[in-house]
Amino acid sequence: MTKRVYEAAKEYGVPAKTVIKTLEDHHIKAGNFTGIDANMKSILDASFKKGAKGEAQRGQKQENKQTGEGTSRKVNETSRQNKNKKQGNTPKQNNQNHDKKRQNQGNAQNQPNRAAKNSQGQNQGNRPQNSHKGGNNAGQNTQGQQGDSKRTKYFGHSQGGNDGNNRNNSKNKRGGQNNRNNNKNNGSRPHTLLSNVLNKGKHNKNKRNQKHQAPVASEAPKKKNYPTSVELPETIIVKDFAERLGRDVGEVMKKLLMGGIMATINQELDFDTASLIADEFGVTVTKEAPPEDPTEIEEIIDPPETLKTRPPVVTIMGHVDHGKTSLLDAIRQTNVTSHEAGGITQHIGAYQVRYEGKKITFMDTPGHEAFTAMRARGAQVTDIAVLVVAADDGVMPQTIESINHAKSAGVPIIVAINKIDKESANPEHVMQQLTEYGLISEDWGGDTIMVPVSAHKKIGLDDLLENILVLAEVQDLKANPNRPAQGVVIEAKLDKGRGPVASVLIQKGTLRVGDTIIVGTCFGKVRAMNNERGERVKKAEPSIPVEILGLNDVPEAGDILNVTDEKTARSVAEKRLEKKRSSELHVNAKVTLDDLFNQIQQGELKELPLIIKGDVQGSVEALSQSLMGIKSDEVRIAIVHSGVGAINESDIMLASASNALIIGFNVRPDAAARKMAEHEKVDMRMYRVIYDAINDVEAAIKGMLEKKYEEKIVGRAEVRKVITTPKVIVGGSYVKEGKITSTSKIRLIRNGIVVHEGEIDGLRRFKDDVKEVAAGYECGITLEKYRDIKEGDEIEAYEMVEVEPE
Ligand SMILES: Nc1nc2c(ncn2[C@@H]2O[C@H](COP(=O)(O)OP(=O)(O)OP(=O)(O)O)[C@@H](O)[C@H]2O)c(=O)[nH]1
Repeated sequence: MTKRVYEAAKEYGVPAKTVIKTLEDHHIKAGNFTGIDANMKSILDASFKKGAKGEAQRGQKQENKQTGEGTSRKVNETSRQNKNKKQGNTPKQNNQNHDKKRQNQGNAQNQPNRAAKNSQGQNQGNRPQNSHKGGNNAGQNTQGQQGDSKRTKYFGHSQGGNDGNNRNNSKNKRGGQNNRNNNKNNGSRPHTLLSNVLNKGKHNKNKRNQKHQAPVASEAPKKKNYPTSVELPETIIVKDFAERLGRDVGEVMKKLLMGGIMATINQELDFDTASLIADEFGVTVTKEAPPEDPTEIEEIIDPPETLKTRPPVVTIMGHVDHGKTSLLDAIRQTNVTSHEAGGITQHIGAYQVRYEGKKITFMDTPGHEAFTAMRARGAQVTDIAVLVVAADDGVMPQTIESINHAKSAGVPIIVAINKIDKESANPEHVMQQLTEYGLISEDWGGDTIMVPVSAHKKIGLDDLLENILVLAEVQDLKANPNRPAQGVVIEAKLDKGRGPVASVLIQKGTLRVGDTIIVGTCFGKVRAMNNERGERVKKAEPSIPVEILGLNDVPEAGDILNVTDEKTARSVAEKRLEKKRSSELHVNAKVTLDDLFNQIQQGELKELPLIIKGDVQGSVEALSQSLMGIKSDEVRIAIVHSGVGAINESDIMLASASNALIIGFNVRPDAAARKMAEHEKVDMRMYRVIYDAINDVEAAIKGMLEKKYEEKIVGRAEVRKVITTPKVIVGGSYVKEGKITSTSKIRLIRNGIVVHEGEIDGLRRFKDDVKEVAAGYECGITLEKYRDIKEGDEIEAYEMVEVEPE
């Protein structure tokens, strides 16, 4: 596909104007939407590709003279530098980045004071705090989470060219007006801070007037006085956009058409597209500050000097029966000293141990399910995942799930090879198996810490704890304890005697008895706090789990706790409730195959995460490889997890947390997964032919997915007894859901795997042929040309319904 100028500019990392200017220097006239031919490409490659800096810089310098874009370029460059840094930046490293940024910006020539001030605003915005809504750990820039991108979107910031650290910018939404504008100019769009400032100075002394410029055109129809700069929101419909530019809608639509965008008058344009079109009209654009969100609690920015080292928070994951609970118990028994263990240990969702004078917080619910469920709600508490693998059993399906869940959350893994006391233990084999999943032991030249342990014999526990502390130190986990507290609910319940009880892990600040708190949609005053030994405590610092009493209602796991004043707590909680009620109607937009193209077009989706489940390893591999082979300029396919077997709740949770689409090949979701997928609005697509799956994904990316028919499940029956007659095999079945009709198409499912797809041959109740059997009744089912029916099989009846075109 021929690239257009603005797309090429993005690729070269220079403003579109620079590209246009360079082409002009070669006597080629071009606009933002001009297609790049081979000749133009060779000129641009020579100018902007690596090793051809001279000309690019020359072009840039000329450009700077006219538009002052030099400043923006520097900002963008720094932004790229930051982006390129591993996501695992420590707050310290981040600060270094900010310093670098300051330096860069300080060096920018001819920078007016205002711009310089803005730059600082931006630096401030970059401090390593996370949005409370994000619920990320204090100072945890180490974990670029999917949840973040959702929030970034929520606040209405373009993600173009931003990632990692820069995401945090967008969260510091109350960092002041300058800060806001800067954040928004970070993307690789052809408008710049400096040019905006200059333009504003020239044309619009009063910034407020800009917002309402449209009437200018209508008031003076004869001599049109078009605005030269406007403020635009994150998205705007064509009609309003035209109004702000003071132009006819027709003119705007024409320009859009020239850019290859067929838009209707009410179509939404994203900021980048609107900027490009405005540019075509010679109008400079700045981004309008998003409206304050009444459901947000003001984010507190912690200066780096206030940050103190905090204990790591560890979650234990692994396959069923590999010894997660035993390991948690062994660690607790050995490291909670007897004088501390005054009371009986209580289950409050997490506990702390002390090792060599340092503390480690362990999440008390082992397994990746709780971890991912919390992440799906936007909260992440885990700093380190300990992956338990039984030395006698090796890597199993949930081991792989755990690895993928931790990786998807960006949480580093320590492997505990358990049960080494067993004779059949083969730790080397486990190490070997783990290499297939990218976990290579330090002993073998990799960077994954692997510790042989025995929970039973208490072997290797010291080694494990020591390594957790080492990894924590590398991560440089810090938080400011001297500020109003922020935390995450890890468990909550309604206690008969005590009322709502919530276990909270404090992430920043210190929570004290008497503090007024808001927790999700609940609020109250901390009446009392208990630690995991059931002892009353007066305060809780970062990484400390406490059980709190005093809330007006039971919050949900993953809800964020903030300390605030009573009035704010009450009103924000009310607003959140309202919002929750209305958003329950349309649960947050998840990626769906039908809407894929739209999301790609709107720049909301740069990566398409997929979860692939199949009946056998071979088909999973073939499907994964073929899907990875789909080429697209706009979107990169990433396989978050793949495995053999039915689609289960864990898959849905991971899909929800990582905004992934599930592709099933010859498998079906189990009942619980189906329910959860419905609730979480996760799109699952089932296929029997690999080619169809590839075709659909490819077509969806290109916006050509044909959706004429949709499958509708009409009922499900369970085969309870198989009756063999000389002629036929009858599945004596019980209809569990919906109804089974004699004309339904059916699928025969065994352990979540589709073993046959076809039609019903006969449907009987007692001796009579019947047309349909409803839920709650028994019936005899024979299948057309298929005899291999077994007890426990599920018969899923479906029909294909025509879908009305939208
Ligand atoms: N020999 C030996 N057995 C162990 C060890 N650790 C755990 N086991 C045994 O392995 C079995 C499973 O242990 P659990 O701790 O319940 O495993 P889990 O991973 O928590 O299991 P789920 O909670 O079901 O996922 C139990 O019978 C334990 O006694 C060990 O170090 N050595």
